[in-house]
Order: sequence, then C-alpha cells, then structure tokens
Amino acid sequence: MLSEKSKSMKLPRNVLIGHKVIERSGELCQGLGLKGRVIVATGPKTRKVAGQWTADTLEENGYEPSIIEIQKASHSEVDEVVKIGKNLEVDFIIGVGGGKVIDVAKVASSKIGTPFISVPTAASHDGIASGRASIIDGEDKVSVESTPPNGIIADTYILAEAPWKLTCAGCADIISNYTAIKDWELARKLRNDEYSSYAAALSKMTAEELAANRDSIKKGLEESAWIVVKSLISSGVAMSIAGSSRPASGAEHKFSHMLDRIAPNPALHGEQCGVGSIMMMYLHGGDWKDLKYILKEIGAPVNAKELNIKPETIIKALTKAHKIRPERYTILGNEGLTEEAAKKLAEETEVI
Ligand SMILES: NC(=O)c1ccc[n+]([C@@H]2O[C@H](COP(=O)([O-])OP(=O)(O)OC[C@H]3O[C@@H](n4cnc5c(N)ncnc54)[C@H](O)[C@@H]3O)[C@@H](O)[C@H]2O)c1
Ligand SMILES: O=P(O)(O)OC[C@@H](O)CO
Ligand SMILES: [Zn+2]
Repeated sequence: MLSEKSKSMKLPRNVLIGHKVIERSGELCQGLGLKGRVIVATGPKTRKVAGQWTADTLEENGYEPSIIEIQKASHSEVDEVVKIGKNLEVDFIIGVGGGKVIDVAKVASSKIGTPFISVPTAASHDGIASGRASIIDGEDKVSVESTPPNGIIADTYILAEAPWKLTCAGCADIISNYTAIKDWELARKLRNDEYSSYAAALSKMTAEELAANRDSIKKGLEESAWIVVKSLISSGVAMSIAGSSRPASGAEHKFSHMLDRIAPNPALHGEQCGVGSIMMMYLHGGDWKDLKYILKEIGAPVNAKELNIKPETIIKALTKAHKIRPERYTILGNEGLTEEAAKKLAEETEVI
C-alpha cells in the first residue's frame, strides 16, 4: 500500500559545471553555508592538476585548507583522512581527483559526518555524483552505500585536459548502463527484485543521450567534457534515486570487478565495463554489434588486446564473474558460464 511505502533519497544540492569553475570553489562552498577548516583530499598527480589550485582558491576565500594525498582506495587511507579530519575538527571535505580519490573523500566525510564536495579531475567514472563508494575490501572493490556529495565542481577546462583515455573510460562506464538495466529488468521478472522504473529510465536515457551525441565527443574539446560529465552526474543521480548501483552495474561490472581481482594489470574501470557490456549484451540477445560500434566510435576499448589483458584472463573472469555480489541476479545466473561457453562468447563477440 502506498501509505506504508516510504523512501529517502539524498541528491547533490549545488552543481557547478564549466570553464575554470574551480576559481568559484569559494562561492559554491559559501552557497552551501560551509565555512572554516577543510580537508582537500587529492592524489599525487591530481594535486598538481587541480588539488593545489582548489586549496589556494579556498584559502583566498577565507577557508583553512589542509591537503592530504591519497594513494589508493583503501580503508586505511579512509581511516587516515578520518583521523586527520577529526584532529583538525574540519567542517567539510573536498575530493579533487579520479574515482579512487573521490571515493576515499566521500567515505571519510560520511564517517566524520561532514559535508563533502566532489571535484573530478577526469570524466572517467560515474561516482562523481553517486551515493556509492568503492573501497578495497579484501579481494573485492564493489561499491558500498555512502553519501552523495553536497556539491560538485566539474571544471571542463581540467576535464578536457585530462588524458583522453580517462574520458573514453567514463563514456564506456555510461554505455555499460545498457546491460546493467537489462540485468535489472531480468532480476525483476525472475526474482521480483526491487526495481525503480524512474532510476532505470534515467540511467538508460543517460546512455542513449551519450550514444546519440558521440560525434561531439572529441579529444581536448571542453564541449565534449561537458557532455560526458553531465552524463556521469546523471548516472550517479540514478544510483542515488535507486539507493543502489543497480541502474549502472550488472554482469558487465561483475566481469570488471573480477578482472580487478585476477588480472596482473587491470585496465581502467570504465574500459573493462565497456568490453564486458559487449559480451553481456550478446548473452541478452541484444544488439551487441551496435554497442561495440558505439564504444569504438568514442574510442573506448572493445577487445582484450585493447584492454592489454590476455585472452585466458578474460575467459577466467567470465567463468568467475557470477561470484561477485552473488545476491545481485544477472544474465550470468547463479552458476555462471562454463569455460567452453565463456570462450565461445568471447570469440563470437571478437573480444578475443
Ligand atoms: N563510487 C562510485 O559510484 C563509483 C562509480 C564508478 C567507479 N568507481 C570507482 O572509481 C575508480 C575508477 O576511477 P578512475 O577510472 O578515475 O580511476 P583512478 O581514480 O585510479 O584514476 C585513474 C588515474 O588517472 C589519474 N588522473 C585523474 N585525473 C587526471 C588528470 N586530470 N590528469 C592526469 N591524470 C589524471 C589518476 O591520478 C590515476 O592515476 C574505481 O576504483 C571504481 O571502482 C566508483
Ligand atoms: O556497485 P558497483 O558494481 O561497484 O558499480 C558502481 C559503479 O561502478 C557503476 O558504474
Ligand atoms: Zn561503473
């Protein structure tokens, strides 16, 4: 009954997208009523790209920034930020970097109970706006529930300057929503899994919009960065509406997480999800050739060679992928693929 049904959703409040909007970091933070001491969590590379610039801008606006460099998305890094944050009695945390830095900053702010501002330096993943975070937990790094950013500063000047490979990975993470949605619909039909038609529609529309605008996605263009980062934010909002990563994570993500576990040198998250999506679309009986064509036109990897991952590792990841998050039903079913079926799938889709 509707009267008994309730759901709470947290969504980002202030979003700034545009050329050199990092210069307006103070304005955004003041607009959110934030003041005082702030931790600027960034990476070794991204500190030079935008972390130091963000801290300097905040200082010019009367804030007291402390920069912390994050090496990887681990619990120990999160605990370190929490410890420093509590000692400094920070008022909020700002993450300036790729997906791993933003995830660590997101979880640390949630643990301390302070607001969090997301400043992506690459349009490489859809964690920019999501309420999820992927922190290494033993062998796994699937996303767990966290809190969405209170604000987002997406500087298209920085994003356009980022390595093109990162932008292509972000596009592939979005295109992989196609198969995530198919898996969600399948789980709803076969197991009556909880399903949000609104979140599913938003996630699918995000992939469709990106695919439709792919001709405008070109290396070094700020307009391209604008298109991609808007779709990444939209995908993250779909996850916040669903209260899970279901709208953006199906069997293709299980395949990617398994590659993260077994591949000697995994590729970028989005790159692996894109290749996984080609194969899962084949299993769904969908137009995998069209999905492959879209990824190729954007410039994202479409096979093992372009991922720089050996065929035998691809096959092994396919046969084990169903073990990731077993409670999330997908086209892989509960038993997963046999080795022969995995080899045939990877060959039929020209991945190996
Ligand atoms: N929380 C979520 O909802 C969510 C969603 C998708 C992915 N993720 C997570 O995000 C991570 C993937 O993010 P990623 O692909 O950005 O990987 P990443 O964070 O490892 O960044 C990749 C590399 O790009 C570099 N980089 C970033 N911006 C740069 C710039 N402007 N110039 C030069 N180098 C730059 C980083 O320093 C890093 O070396 C994974 O851990 C994944 O699980 C989380
Ligand atoms: O929950 P997971 O599978 O980590 O997915 C989150 C994100 O990668 C979706 O694009
Ligand atoms: Zn993803």
